[in-house]
Amino acid sequence: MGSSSASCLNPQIDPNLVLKSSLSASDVKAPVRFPSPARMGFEGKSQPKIVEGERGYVLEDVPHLTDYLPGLPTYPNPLQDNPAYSVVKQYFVNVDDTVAQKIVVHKSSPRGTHFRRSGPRQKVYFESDEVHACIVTCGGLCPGLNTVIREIVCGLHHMYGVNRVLGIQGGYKGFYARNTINLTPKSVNDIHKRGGTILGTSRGGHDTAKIVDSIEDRGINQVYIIGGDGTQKGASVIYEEIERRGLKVAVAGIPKTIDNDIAVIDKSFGFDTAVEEAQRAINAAHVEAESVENGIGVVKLMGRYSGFIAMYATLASRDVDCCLIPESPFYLEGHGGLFEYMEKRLKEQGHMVLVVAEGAGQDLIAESLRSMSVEDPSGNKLLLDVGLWLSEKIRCHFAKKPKMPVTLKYIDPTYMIRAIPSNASDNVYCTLLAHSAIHGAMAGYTGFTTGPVNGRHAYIPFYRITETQNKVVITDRMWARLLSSTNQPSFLNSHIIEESKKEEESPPTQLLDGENCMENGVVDASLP
Ligand SMILES: Nc1ncnc2c1ncn2[C@@H]1O[C@H](COP(=O)(O)OP(=O)(O)OP(=O)(O)O)[C@@H](O)[C@H]1O
Ligand SMILES: O=P(O)(O)OC[C@H]1O[C@](O)(CO)[C@@H](O)[C@@H]1O
Ligand SMILES: [Mg+2]
Repeated sequence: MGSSSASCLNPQIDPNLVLKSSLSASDVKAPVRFPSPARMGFEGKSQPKIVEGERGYVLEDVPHLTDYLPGLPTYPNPLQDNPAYSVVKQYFVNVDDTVAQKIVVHKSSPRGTHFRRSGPRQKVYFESDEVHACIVTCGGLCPGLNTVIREIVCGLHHMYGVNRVLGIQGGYKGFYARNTINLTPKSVNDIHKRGGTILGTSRGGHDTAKIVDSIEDRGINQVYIIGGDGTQKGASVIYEEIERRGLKVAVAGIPKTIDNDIAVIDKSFGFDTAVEEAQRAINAAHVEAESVENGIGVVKLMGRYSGFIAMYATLASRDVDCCLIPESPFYLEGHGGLFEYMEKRLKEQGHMVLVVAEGAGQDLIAESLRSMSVEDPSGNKLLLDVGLWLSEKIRCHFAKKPKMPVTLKYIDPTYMIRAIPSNASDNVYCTLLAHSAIHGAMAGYTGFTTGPVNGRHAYIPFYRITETQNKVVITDRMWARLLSSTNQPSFLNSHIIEESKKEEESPPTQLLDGENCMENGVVDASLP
């Protein structure tokens, strides 16, 4: 049944690329692994796997089991005999397919960075009854976690005939400190209708050696890790330890962040659901505000370092008069400040709604309260409550203006938003993510995160996901759209605009509908 792959040709080269390449020999130069400037500060030890081609083509490839276990046997993909898939034309992804990171280019632009396209391969590196998979969820909750768990279990079973899937309870520390549960298509059948994660989650407690010991002891050979930037950093060091020990274990990350702060991918699952649910809170704030004279509704939304939920919820609602996000500094008093704008708005329409992302204005709060030094068990800064602080500041300001008495209602729906099940579009998205991860692991890829890049799902090396955070670009068109939709002040002076432009060397995601193009002749700074 098994056929020997020729991966021993060169352990550093993806066997598929070498054996089945449709790129001409001149297209593909010898793959190399070396540190790029983008990896400076990255804790991991393994090197990027870069393949260079003609006209500035660069493939930032993901590791493969045969990189360190040459000569692993391959097997025909069982999907070719699956009645649902065998009729699909071109169901198997061409092994050379890659996805471009930048799709707006100029005539003379280099071809730029690409990622390996995700999807089923003709050959797999695991037999069905050999697979012993596990799933773990880490970090904060997010709508869609249960859908991803369900789809990994059902996808492994229905597409690849895998029957052994273990749920690790309570996040990373669950590998060595908690129980596990067997997951079957039957046991996960309805879980997508529930919020949260049936496996539980946690912050902190990442002990790499103990986690890999547990993987080894239990005979697990596929590890599916669902979580945010911290989780993906943890997944990266797990992969490195597995490689160091020479284990045939595929590590696949599925990016989770309600804040949409994960770089490279178009957007994260649960984000659409969060924006939709935020509408209910904004609507309530609007109803309250317009029912009284000089009513003010303040809504706090999630977004520790990235204000995407606040920005999209504001744009979608049209009831919001001002949106404050971490990326855009603001000030309260004086000309061009928030209070001046609020007074004007109240005079014009008699009420107003303000949306504030949780990470906004932290510098201002720290000035007037205590310094920000408290951290959660994962090392994330615990933020001060900007909603309460801002509401109090607004009340105090208008108390000094007896001719303008205001009524303020503060709504904090953050945990209510995070705890709901995912909506229809996120559910479909979760299925694609789960399937991409499964196909990648079965095909022997490892040390990767999967997600859509310009609408096409791809396998992305961990370091690309963890080295930067996705943020709202305040010099991009989307933020300009918001400013012109709310008519709020930009609170920006020319110095801040220049600084912001300088900081934004990496391209925004497609979600931003922004300047995702490559300047003439300018190659991505992260490439060697
Ligand atoms: N640099 C790191 N190396 C190894 N493990 C890490 C690292 N950073 C975080 N982790 C682990 O990853 C897990 C989740 O991290 P964290 O609490 O920061 O959530 P997250 O994945 O970033 O999700 P969220 O978007 O909810 O913040 C924790 O168990 C934490 O110990
Ligand atoms: O209170 P917890 O569970 O630590 O999570 C809060 C954080 O999680 C996030 O939702 C990210 O998952 C942030 O927006 C928020 O600050
Ligand atoms: Mg995080």
